[in-house]
Amino acid sequence: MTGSLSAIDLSVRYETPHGAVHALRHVDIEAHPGEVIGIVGESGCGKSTLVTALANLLPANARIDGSISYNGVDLAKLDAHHQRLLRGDEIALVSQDPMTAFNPVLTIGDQLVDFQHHRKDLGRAQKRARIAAMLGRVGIADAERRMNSYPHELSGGMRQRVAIAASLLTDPGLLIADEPTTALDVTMEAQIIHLLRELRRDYNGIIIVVSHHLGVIAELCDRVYVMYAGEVVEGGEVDAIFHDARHPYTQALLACDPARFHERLDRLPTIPGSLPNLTQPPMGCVYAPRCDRAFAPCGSVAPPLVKLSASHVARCHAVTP
Ligand SMILES: Nc1ncnc2c1ncn2[C@@H]1O[C@H](COP(=O)(O)OP(=O)(O)OP(=O)(O)O)[C@@H](O)[C@H]1O
Repeated sequence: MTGSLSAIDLSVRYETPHGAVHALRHVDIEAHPGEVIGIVGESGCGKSTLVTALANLLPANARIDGSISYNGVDLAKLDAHHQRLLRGDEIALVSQDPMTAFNPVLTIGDQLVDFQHHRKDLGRAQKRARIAAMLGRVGIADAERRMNSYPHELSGGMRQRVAIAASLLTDPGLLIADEPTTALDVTMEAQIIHLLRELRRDYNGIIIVVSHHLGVIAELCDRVYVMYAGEVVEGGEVDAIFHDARHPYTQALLACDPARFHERLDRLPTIPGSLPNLTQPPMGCVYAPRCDRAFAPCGSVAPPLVKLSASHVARCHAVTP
């Protein structure tokens, strides 16, 4: 089954002994079958919170407001049983550290058989044949032998390939890859990006890729949401974001991206300042304290979402349509 996904006015706060952390505030996003969506922003801006909410896997101290719907169904209105079914079979999350996806004491083959529990029509031998084919598809050579390996016997890059294979075996309509290349070296990163590009060709569900690396987003995605301090500050087609960024934060991120520099720099430029304290988010624009274009209303009035084209939006007082 494939369907569209939307989050409307989605806010998430984490209750902690030091007060509530407002990790996500009034976020609207949408994704349609066949699209690859990128979520980008610096560490702590709420990327993982957003995708964990979409996958319905938030921790117990999280409180959620707003709505998420998938294939026309409001996830909050599903009972626990159906939420679990959706999470396991329809929505798959590939995490930054693929080791966490596997049980260290079971072979890869045995675990991948379990990932197909929804395929009641298949016997064990058929499931193993499907695994071998899927491992081949994600570029694991000698798949039959690899099925007898334990997770620690595989390299980081191979584990990430197996994690992607495991997710695809569940036939998900929504595949979320949360920083899929962060734990890998540059060569492995390039290979996993190549693999995801190949997969997108014959996958007709939605892929969401989270990264703080603009190069990864540019290579893979159709549309991008740029996040800052729990908000989506700009969104649009990948070309609009990379060639006509309008929000000062997006412009600063692009200016800091090492991939744009052809020479090796001893010190990368950084955006001066730091993220605001999310237990007390600023009253006005969240980026105002770091913004070199801030003027009178920015410190006190939350900016509107300015529509720049059918799909390009930016949340900024200084941006005009
Ligand atoms: N379980 C939790 N309890 C309390 N605060 C949390 C919890 N999980 C995340 N946070 C806080 O929520 C904010 C957003 O975190 P989140 O992990 O979503 O950001 P991120 O952009 O994915 O960061 P990174 O790139 O470092 O993974 C941060 O301030 C973080 O410290």
